[in-house]
Formats: sequence, C-alpha cells, structure tokens
Amino acid sequence: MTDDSGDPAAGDPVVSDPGTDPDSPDDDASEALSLDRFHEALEAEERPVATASEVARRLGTSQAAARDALAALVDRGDVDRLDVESDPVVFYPTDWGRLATRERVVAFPDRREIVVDRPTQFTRARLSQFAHLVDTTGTDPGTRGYLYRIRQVDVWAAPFEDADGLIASLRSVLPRRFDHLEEWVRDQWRRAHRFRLYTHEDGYVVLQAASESLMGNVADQHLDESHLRAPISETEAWVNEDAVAEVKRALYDAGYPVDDDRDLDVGDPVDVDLTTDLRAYQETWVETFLDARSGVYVGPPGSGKTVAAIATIAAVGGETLILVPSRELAGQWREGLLEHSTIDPADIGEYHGGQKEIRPVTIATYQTAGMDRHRALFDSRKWGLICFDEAHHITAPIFSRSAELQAKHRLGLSATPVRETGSEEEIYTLIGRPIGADWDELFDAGFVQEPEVEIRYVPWRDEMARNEYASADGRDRRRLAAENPAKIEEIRYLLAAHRDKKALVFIEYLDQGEAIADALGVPFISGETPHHERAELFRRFREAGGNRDEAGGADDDLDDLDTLVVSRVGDEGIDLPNAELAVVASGLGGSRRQGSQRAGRTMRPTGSALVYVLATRGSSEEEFAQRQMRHLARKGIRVRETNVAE
Ligand SMILES: Nc1ncnc2c1ncn2[C@@H]1O[C@H](COP(=O)(O)OP(=O)(O)OP(=O)(O)O)[C@@H](O)[C@H]1O
Repeated sequence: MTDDSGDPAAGDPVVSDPGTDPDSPDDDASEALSLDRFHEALEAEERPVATASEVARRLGTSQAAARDALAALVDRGDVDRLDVESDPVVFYPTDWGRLATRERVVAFPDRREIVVDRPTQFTRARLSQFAHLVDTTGTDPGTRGYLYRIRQVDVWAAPFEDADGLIASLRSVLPRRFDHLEEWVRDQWRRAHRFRLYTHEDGYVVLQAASESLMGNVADQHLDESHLRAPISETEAWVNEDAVAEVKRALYDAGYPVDDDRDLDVGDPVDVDLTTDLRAYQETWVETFLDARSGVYVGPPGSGKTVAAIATIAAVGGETLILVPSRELAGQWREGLLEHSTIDPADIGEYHGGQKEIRPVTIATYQTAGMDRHRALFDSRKWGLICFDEAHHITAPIFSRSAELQAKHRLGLSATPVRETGSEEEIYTLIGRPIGADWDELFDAGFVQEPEVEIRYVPWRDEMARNEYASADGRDRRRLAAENPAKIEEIRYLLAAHRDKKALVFIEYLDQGEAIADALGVPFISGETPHHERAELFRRFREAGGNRDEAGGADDDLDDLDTLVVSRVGDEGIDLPNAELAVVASGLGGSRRQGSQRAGRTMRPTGSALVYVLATRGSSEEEFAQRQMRHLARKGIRVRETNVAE
C-alpha cells in the first residue's frame, strides 16, 4: 500500500487520521510519517529494524523530523523502540514484536504429536482436552516448548458431546486440517460409544452393541457365558450382574470402552452444602464428572482433589462411600468434610479396624471393604457415589475387588495415575476416565507450589565399600548402594543446611532406617510401629515448629518433633502437611509412582518445598534416580543434579 498524498489517513487503515483522533498528537511530525511509510523504509533498508537516521535518509526528511515522527508512532503504540547499549536506538513495528512472542504450533499427524512453542493458555486448555502432555522443554514459561500426543485413551476420555465438537476443538488449535488425523480421531470416538450397559425395566442389566457384527465379532469373542447369561436380540445380551466389572474391562481391553448407563438406586440422601468456593478448574472437574457420572480427578498433590470431591458429594447428594488406603486418611477425610461442607458430624461414619459405622457418608479402608466378611455389607448397597481416594491403589488385587461395588457415580482421585505396569488404563476402566488439568497450568497459576528436586550423587565412603559393591550381585548390590553409609553424613548436612524446615527422610530398608534415626536422634516410623504410636508421632510432627539443632537432630524442646525417618508405611497416602523438606535416602529401585509421590508429599501450597534424592554414584541408583525424576520433569517440575564431593 502506498500513500502518495503524504496524508497518513488517506488509504491507510492502520493509522487513524490524527486530525479526527483527539488522543493523537496533532503535530507535523506524526503527519509526516505513517506506519506504512515506516514499513517502506524498513523494506528499503532490508532490515527488520531501523534507526532514526536511516528512516530520515529513506524518507528524505531531516533526522530530527524522523525522530519526532517515530516518537509519535511509538506513543500511538504502532512502533516499539529498542535501546541497545552503545548503539543508536532502533525502531520496529509493534506487530512484529508480537509475532516474535506468538505461539507456534507444529503438527506431526502420523505420530499424532503436536509441538507448541509458547502456547497460550487457550491452546493449552484446548489441547489438554484431547491430548496428553508428554514433555516440556526449557524452564522459562515464556519460551517453553510443549509436546502433546493424542492417544486412543485421550480421545475416549475427551469431554465432548460428539465427535464434531472434538474435531472443532482440534481444528481450533492446529495450523491447518489434517484429514488423516481427523479420521483417526473420529474412528476412536466411534469406538468409545459402541457399547452401552443399561438396566432393563425388569431390573436386569443389558449390554447393548451398536451393531450386530459388534455383538457377534467383538462381544462374543471377548466375553463368555460367565459374563453374558443369554442373548436378548442380535444386538443385546443379558449380563451377569456379578460380572459387570469384568465385562467392562474385557471390552475396554478389546479397544471398546463401555458407556455405563445402568440405573442404580441411590441410598439415603446426603444433604450438605459446600462452604468453600471452588476454583474455576475444580468447577470444571465437577461438571465434567457430573456429566459422565464417573471419572478420576488427576492432579498433583495439593491441587484440591479432596475439596473437589467434597463438592461432588454435595452435588450428587446420594449415599456416599469413600475408600481410603489407611486409617489416618479416614480421619483426614472426616476433618476435610467438616471443614469444607455443612455436613452434620453425625452423618459421617468410619468403617475400618477401629470402628464400624455406616452413615450417609461412610469412610472405609480398601482393606476392610475388600474383606469377605465385610464385603457383603458394602455389596448389598447401591451407593449414590463411591469415591476411590489414591485411586492407583485399586489395581492391586485386594483393592480391585472394591472397585466392583455398585454405584451410580464412581469417582477416583489420583496424583499418580502412571504405573510401571502400564495399568493406568485399568484404573480408568474400573472407575472412569481421567479428568484433570494440565499440571503446568496449576503450577503457573500458583495453586500448587512447584517443588525443587535435586538429585545428589553421593560417593562411596571408601574404596572398601566400592569394592564390596563391585563384587556383590543382584539384590545385595542394590541393598549396598541403598545403604551406602556415606548417605548418613549427607543427610546430616542437608538437615543442617535447612534447619528451619520440617523434614521427612524416606528409606527402603528397616536396618538403614534405624541406623539413620539413631545417628540423628529422631524417631523412625515403619510398618512395625504400633498404630497409636505412629499417630502420636505424626501429630507431634504436624504441630512442631521446625527448628533443628546443630547435630541435625531434634531441638532443645523435646516435644518439638521436626524430623522423622519414614519407611514405606509413610510413603503412601499418609498426609504430613508441613513437610517442607524431603530427603529420599533410598528406595530408588521403586516405581515411578513412588518417585512422584515422595516428591509430591512436599508439594504444598504454602512454604518452600525441597526434595533431595540421594543416589550412590556409580551404582544402579544413578539410573533409577534419573528415571524417576525424568517422570517428574515431564510434569513440569524442576530437577537439578549435583555431585557430592568425595
Ligand atoms: N477451592 C479452594 N479454595 C481454597 N482452598 C482450597 C480449595 N481447594 C483446595 N484448597 C486447599 O488446598 C489444600 C489442598 O487441597 P486438597 O487436600 O483438596 O488437595 P488434594 O489434591 O486432595 O491433595 P492430596 O493429593 O495431597 O490429597 C488444602 O489445604 C485445601 O484446603
């Protein structure tokens, strides 16, 4: 576009007429230079930026006039200036600056991967609906790159009414259409809605297939007479009610997740209101759940899953069973319910080793609910809602039995859906599809404190220890690396360096736990610690002020318990809200799930959260530590590595 008249308004849609715009400086300089003419000057210079004297030369004006004209454009927001030390100031169109920070989306349709540089919040929110975040690169959120992948399960779980809605969302993010990819997505979507379970008006459960061939080729191939009692029609079969969970699992494994529309009675109503305002993402979780009537809230520890679950209990309003892995957690749930809702304390029952009450809201341990002698009681009810806390537990055989209990709504909570065995899909079959936010978004929004994780490679104490390791094999090797005595000194050092932080030291082997606890003069909690003693130590730890003495042990006030050595027993599900420092001294042969739980323990909304992972240098622990921590890094958590000097 050219502007021969010299009038910036003529034929120039970008710059408004200064004469009619009361906000624009009304002087000769701004009239002398339109944004278009500045563009021409840049083109002539063949550079993206220009100095005032270059503009003056190209436009045939004085340098002072060009400077004034550029200043007017800067005032108007059309041009930006960049002061480069010791060089003359350069100018460039504001739009170009925006381009440089704009997101860039690249799709690899064959791999079903999408790479986004500097994604906007909008793009990330969209992507998290139908793709899963595999990796991020870079630590600066401003320049971070994101790799997303669309898996089968992501399409199955996508929260849309129909495939068109999902495709529209996909198109809104991708730079152009990819027919092949869209076809694949549609195909996956179709698969997820081919089978349905519903309750016949006479009360029995029916499996309905979308076509005869699906019933004949898929259902009949994967199910037998223990699952299906008899055919009703070419597309329907009468389901053995005891085998509903198996039916769902078998079809899921065959690539056909089942819509569960069974009509189950709700028991005693639960009349409670939430007293805490939900955050926007929690509202989305609850709405998504209520639409699907099943699902797993997946978010980092501290992200508000429990509060969202309490909101769900209030919204469902039906008799509720909450399953938890330990008695400690049952107590915490009771407190959470009382804190965040108007529930009458008399309406909360606990059902475990200690007490056995069934109330409108019953909190039971998986253990007790799965036991044969109690199971019938839980089985005989049709719950309005079952909430599976720490949902990854239910894949272990003892817990999976409780997953077969009947419920109108099934809700799982999990911070760590990934398991080494790849059975994350099993959680979703048994409970429902994952519902969650992008972890990065939660960190970015400040809802969850991002912990710093540091792997510290500890040398062997001496040549003898190193040689012993070299000549040992198998389990002995792993144990020697885990128990490397040099770690005790390292723990002492770390505790002293963070004297104001309450600390948990995690160990795998009991002997090592005792040795560390002895050396530090602090208690050691293991599976052998009696329940009441454990509860008392946790109480003291929760109430402690966090101020360790020189030796790294407890401070002068003996009641002030700010350091605990904990074995596996403290590893899962037990909530120690004020642990600001975690040292993982051993246990690196474990699974990714453990890695993220340990790190997760300290991911709390308040206080700084530091996790040190000790790995013996030159042992298999190095590799384990890196693998676990890569898993965390993928979740957007900063991981550092340090070599401890010999
Ligand atoms: N909407 C909210 N408004 C204010 N505080 C909230 C909200 N949601 C959660 N919190 C607070 O954030 C903290 C963590 O919440 P919550 O216990 O629900 O997280 P979680 O994801 O269940 O954690 P974990 O996995 O460790 O059990 C709690 O102190 C809770 O009171």
